[in-house]
Amino acid sequence: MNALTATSRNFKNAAKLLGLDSKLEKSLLIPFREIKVECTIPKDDGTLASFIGFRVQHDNARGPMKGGIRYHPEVDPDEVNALAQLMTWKTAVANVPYGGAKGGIGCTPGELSLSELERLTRVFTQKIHDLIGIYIDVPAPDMGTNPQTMAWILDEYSKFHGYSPAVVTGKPIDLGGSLGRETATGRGVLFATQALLEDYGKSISDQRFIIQGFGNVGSWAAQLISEVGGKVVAVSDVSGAVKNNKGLDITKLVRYSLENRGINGFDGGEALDPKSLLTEDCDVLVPAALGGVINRENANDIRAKFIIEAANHPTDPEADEILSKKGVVILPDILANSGGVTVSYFEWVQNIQGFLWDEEKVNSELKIYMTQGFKNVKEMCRTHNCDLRMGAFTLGVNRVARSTVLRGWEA
Ligand SMILES: NC(=O)C1=CN([C@@H]2O[C@H](COP(=O)(O)OP(=O)(O)OC[C@H]3O[C@@H](n4cnc5c(N)ncnc54)[C@H](OP(=O)(O)O)[C@@H]3O)[C@@H](O)[C@H]2O)C=CC1
Ligand SMILES: O=C(O)CCC(=O)C(=O)O
Repeated sequence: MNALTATSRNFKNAAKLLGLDSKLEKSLLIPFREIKVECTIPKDDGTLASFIGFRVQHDNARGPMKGGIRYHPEVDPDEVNALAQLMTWKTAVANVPYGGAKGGIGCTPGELSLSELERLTRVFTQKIHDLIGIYIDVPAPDMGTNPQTMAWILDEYSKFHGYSPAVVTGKPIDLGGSLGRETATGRGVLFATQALLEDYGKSISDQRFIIQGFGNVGSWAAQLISEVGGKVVAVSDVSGAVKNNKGLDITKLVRYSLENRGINGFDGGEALDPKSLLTEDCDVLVPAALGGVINRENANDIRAKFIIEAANHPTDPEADEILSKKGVVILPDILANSGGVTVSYFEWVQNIQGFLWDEEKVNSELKIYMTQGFKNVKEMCRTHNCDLRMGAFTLGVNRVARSTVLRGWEA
């Protein structure tokens, strides 16, 4: 199912549970602004290459719009729109004072040199600099982008507006990035998983995990889960998948993956077909890569009892129905991966205050936010007699709706 149709369906179901006014419902669904720009750069060999960049600014009722920028060949306007909408509900669930946005450029970062990536990022920033800003829209990294990408955006933006570290988060520490931001999404996944398992009388150390994706989110989630005794029995990335029923040595796997640009060939387990990873035997499945990977084609074959959505929209609504009938418990993306944007908020606050937090403060505050988020979602589940996804959506949508009404949306 198309990502936008899926996300909008979840939103509409939440609006129904909340009994939202139909005009307000429509207004909350339509994005505030959709930007599409053409970015042409000279390649290293002197030829020209053109790319399409997007930034969808979905909603700003609760504060400046916030969300990552993705570099991936499958970036398309509907997906960016869905991801921007998810950011609106996610920042509200996390209770950070932001709205939602997302951006992306349709490109294959692995096929571009570092200087080509820099030129592309600078041209994209030149095209959107007037529409982003510290109190307007604050980008961050997502798939295919990283602190270096944020450093280039910061530098290009600052040429037009003066030095502005708070215009992006997820920056390198030397440019005002926050300690703990690199690990934040994975650490948030750990805290959210701990809260969920505790609710079911279980602990991470009793559970066998499978993780799809071994980039920023997947590799940090794997490291932190295994540090507290969780057994990670299989992981995958684009290059391949590896399985070890006794538990993979994640420290060795991270080192191998950095040295070999992927996990393919790692000898601490047996190679696995990445397509079968999601349906392998485990207790907890953690999709941490692309959207839509759990769908009606494979939902019936999923053997995990818990799914922690570290990726954005990995499960489509048809799969949700199938999995719910099977009794699989899903911790939804807008709660499970909200650790990233929560520490982005801490970074923005530190930049505005000009005062640095130590890493212990960042991590302990993150735990407070994630645990509170889980409690608030559970409370909505009890109020509306619904599952965790609808608990999270009703929590987020209700907070955004209240701010919208207070600000006077009827003009
Ligand atoms: N970064 C953040 O702070 C946040 C990220 N997210 C979400 O988490 C997910 C991952 O993002 P992030 O870790 O930052 O991105 P990265 O680019 O750092 O990593 C993505 C990972 O997914 C792998 N991957 C891509 N396609 C597939 C596939 N078809 N099968 C298996 N693995 C695949 C990549 O493999 P390879 O390296 O081989 O290409 C890589 O290991 C995304 O959905 C993102 O939106 C959510 C909240 C915050
Ligand atoms: O850190 C941020 O601002 C946004 C992270 C993001 O893109 C996401 O949560 O999907």
